[in-house]
Amino acid sequence: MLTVENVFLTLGHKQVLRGLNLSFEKGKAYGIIGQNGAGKSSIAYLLMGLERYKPDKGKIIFGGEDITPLSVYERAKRGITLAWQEPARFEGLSIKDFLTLGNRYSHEEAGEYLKLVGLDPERYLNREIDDSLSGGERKRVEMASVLMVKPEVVILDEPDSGIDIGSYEKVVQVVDHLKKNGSIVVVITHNNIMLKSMDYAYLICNGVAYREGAPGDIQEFYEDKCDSCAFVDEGGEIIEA
Ligand SMILES: Nc1ncnc2c1ncn2[C@@H]1O[C@H](COP(=O)(O)OP(=O)(O)OP(=O)(O)O)[C@@H](O)[C@H]1O
Repeated sequence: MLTVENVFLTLGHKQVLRGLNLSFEKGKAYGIIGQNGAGKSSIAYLLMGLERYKPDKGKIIFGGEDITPLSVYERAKRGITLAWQEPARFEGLSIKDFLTLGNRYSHEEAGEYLKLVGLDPERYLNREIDDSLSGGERKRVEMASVLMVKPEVVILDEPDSGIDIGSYEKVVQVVDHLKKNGSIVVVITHNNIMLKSMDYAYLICNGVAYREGAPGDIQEFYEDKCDSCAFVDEGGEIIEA
């Protein structure tokens, strides 16, 4: 179980999170939606423990332990991982070396994981990680590496962006695979199909979980009320009356 308890977070002069409460259980997938600037990516960095994203107030509890003061490294050791937008850090490595770096997998097994994310191992195992890979291909390589870690908690920040419509299904399959392994999966998404495949959803507005519940209900509320919300500007700021 992972919980965010009454978290307040300030970045620069802006109070980005204002009493945020979230709760995640093992083996379940959670969708996080909200308008631009609502605080979704900040939640991802807060869970990961990035230095600038330490709360002013409130706690993050994981498996009964207060992990609020722990660094990214210490959280990573506990199995909390974020699928970064791109595996740019490993520029220059082949995909097969990137995927087997620091773990016990063979290149053949790495190929099996590539298949799971929809990349043909014959074509991709020996490719270099460089600019010749498209954004969507990089994202899939990153997803394969996340699957191979068998994380306790995985945060996917817009896994559907840069991926064509026919491939959403692949991302959904990856999420299902992670759930079967018992991971907590947190997916930040703007995509209806992705959201509806989740077990539970949170709607973030102006740094709080404004609504939560069944993804279909949250999606409906979002489409009805948020697209034309008179109280929030394009940057997610509440417009004072
Ligand atoms: N370092 C910073 N200093 C000041 N404000 C910041 C800083 N970083 C982020 N913000 C603001 O915090 C708010 C939340 O940002 P965040 O990136 O979490 O939103 P988001 O919901 O992920 O948005 P998007 O959907 O556009 O990616 C935004 O208004 C953003 O401008």
